[in-house]
Amino acid sequence: MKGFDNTGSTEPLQPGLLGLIYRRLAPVLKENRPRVLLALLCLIAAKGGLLLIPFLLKALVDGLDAGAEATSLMLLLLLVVAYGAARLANTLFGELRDTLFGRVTERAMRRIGIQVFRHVHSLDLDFHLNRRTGGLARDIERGTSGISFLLRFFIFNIAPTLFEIAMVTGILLLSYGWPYAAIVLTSVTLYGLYSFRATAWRTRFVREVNEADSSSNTRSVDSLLNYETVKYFTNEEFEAERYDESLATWEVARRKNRLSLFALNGGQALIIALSQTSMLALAAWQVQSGDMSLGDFVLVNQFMLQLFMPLGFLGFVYREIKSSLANIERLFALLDRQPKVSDKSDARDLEVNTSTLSFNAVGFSYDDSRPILRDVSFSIMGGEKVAVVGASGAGKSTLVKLLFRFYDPESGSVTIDGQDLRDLSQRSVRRQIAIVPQDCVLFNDTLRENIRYGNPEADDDELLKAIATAHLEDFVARLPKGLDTVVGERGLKLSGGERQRVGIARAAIKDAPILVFDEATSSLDSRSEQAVLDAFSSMAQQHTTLVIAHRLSTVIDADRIVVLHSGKVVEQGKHHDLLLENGYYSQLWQAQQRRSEQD
Ligand SMILES: Nc1ncnc2c1ncn2[C@@H]1O[C@H](COP(=O)(O)OP(=O)(O)OP(=O)(O)O)[C@@H](O)[C@H]1O
Repeated sequence: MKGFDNTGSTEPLQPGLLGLIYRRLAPVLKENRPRVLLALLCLIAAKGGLLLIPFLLKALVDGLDAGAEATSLMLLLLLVVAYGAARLANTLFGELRDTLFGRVTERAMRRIGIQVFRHVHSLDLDFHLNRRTGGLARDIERGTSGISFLLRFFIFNIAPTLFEIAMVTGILLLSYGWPYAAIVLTSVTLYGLYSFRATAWRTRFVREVNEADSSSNTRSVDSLLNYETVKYFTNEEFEAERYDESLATWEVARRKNRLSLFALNGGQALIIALSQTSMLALAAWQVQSGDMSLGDFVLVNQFMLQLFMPLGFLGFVYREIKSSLANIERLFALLDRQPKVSDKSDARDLEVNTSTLSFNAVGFSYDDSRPILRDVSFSIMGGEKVAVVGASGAGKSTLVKLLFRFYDPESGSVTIDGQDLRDLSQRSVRRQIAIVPQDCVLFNDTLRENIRYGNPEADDDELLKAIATAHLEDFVARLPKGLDTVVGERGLKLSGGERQRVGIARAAIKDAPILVFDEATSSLDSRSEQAVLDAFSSMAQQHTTLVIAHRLSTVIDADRIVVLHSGKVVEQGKHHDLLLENGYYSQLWQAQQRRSEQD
């Protein structure tokens, strides 16, 4: 089959990959055993029909050649009908086989799809910060289609075609002697060797196309995700040029790939033509010398045609399987990737008592080993509200990431009610903490669904209560579509203050004993800021609350203020006491006061 292109990646294959694939797919095949068996029966029936065709044709031609006296009309008619039936059986059983097996392939794709989705969600924050969404999506898509291809073609193409080659060689050997069998075997071997070598040579062109394809996709997705930034800086043209650059690389890679495909297909066609010509020449000579009937000539020709059709296809399938395997390998490498933070095998569920939160001599750095937190110790007793303040980059948000166990501390520990987070299941910890993040990103869905995301099982009463807590009633009442208003991509149709209050409602509906509030008040005007703070205060009552404060004036009522400077706790205490100390906090306070007076 000519003209098929191969767009999968063809990196070197690891030994044992087939075994690995089998192990992952075996449950799907087992689960659908009757279907798989039925499909195999259809395959045998289809091939049986196909093998009959040359014999029927031979009988027909010989019958016609012998003339009306030697062959009855009835027999000829029967042969024609049988020929038609054999053709029909071949096509019909082939279709039936595909239809039956389609369900198995789809089930396998679904199973792998959900497995990958779950796995990607289980990976650590670093993976997600580093990933290129567009490229990752392409890898997943290629991997799952690779699995579908492999299932269909390995079972229904490679194995049956090899079987067919053996059958035809045997028939020709027994009926017409070794020269025919030798031609078939030589051409099949040549064809196989050539396809193998040429495919290996083409690998790098295919890889170039894939890399260019992934990188142009990454670029376009990245650019569209940052739509606003592009607009702010009027960089549409710059973005288009960069995208076009990667498309140009893709275009060149595709051209090289196509030329190499031409070389491959051309070589294959040459081998097929040579063997078919020599086979027919031999048969024609034997007919001339009276060693063969006309029917035999037709039979040999028909077998050759039938044999080279799947053989041409085998070349394509071989290339595709090779690239599918490489794509699947990439997908499995993703599946095998271990999250940097994972539950211990004997992880317990968090048992909440007073919900006291403690950072105990915590030391931490990200991958670049720059120390971010140094010997940080402080506690928040059940029901207390503690604020963490400090200059930008001091490590405040890093504390929250440790609390959610996106990372583990390098030294020291984080505990809730005396239980080290490292000994607990991540899920049980995260269920007990509600967060209002600094930049509250919403799904492009209705306001109702966005709030309910905090607790998808919440009923309407709980929803209304959360809306009241977040002081969102007036806002919702003013919207023509109320709670059914769609908030736009990442919630950008709402103002910053409204988004934060939706974040508060979402956290409120979660109803967790520990509350984290990463203030975004610096980006809000004073009215929105007050609305957000009021909403937050109504929720914070009776919760253990950690506030990451950017504006000191918003946390003067905190039970304690922890002052971070370059990753170290330099002071902690109540607002007034800290001012009296006249230290770093007092300097920060005065600087902010001066700034707001100037404003
Ligand atoms: N994933 C990461 N990998 C490497 N470095 C990081 C990562 N996340 C944060 N950092 C670095 O860690 C330091 C502390 O960051 P953090 O976000 O905790 O500061 P912050 O006090 O919350 O700042 P801000 O008030 O500006 O939000 C910064 O210098 C930042 O560049």
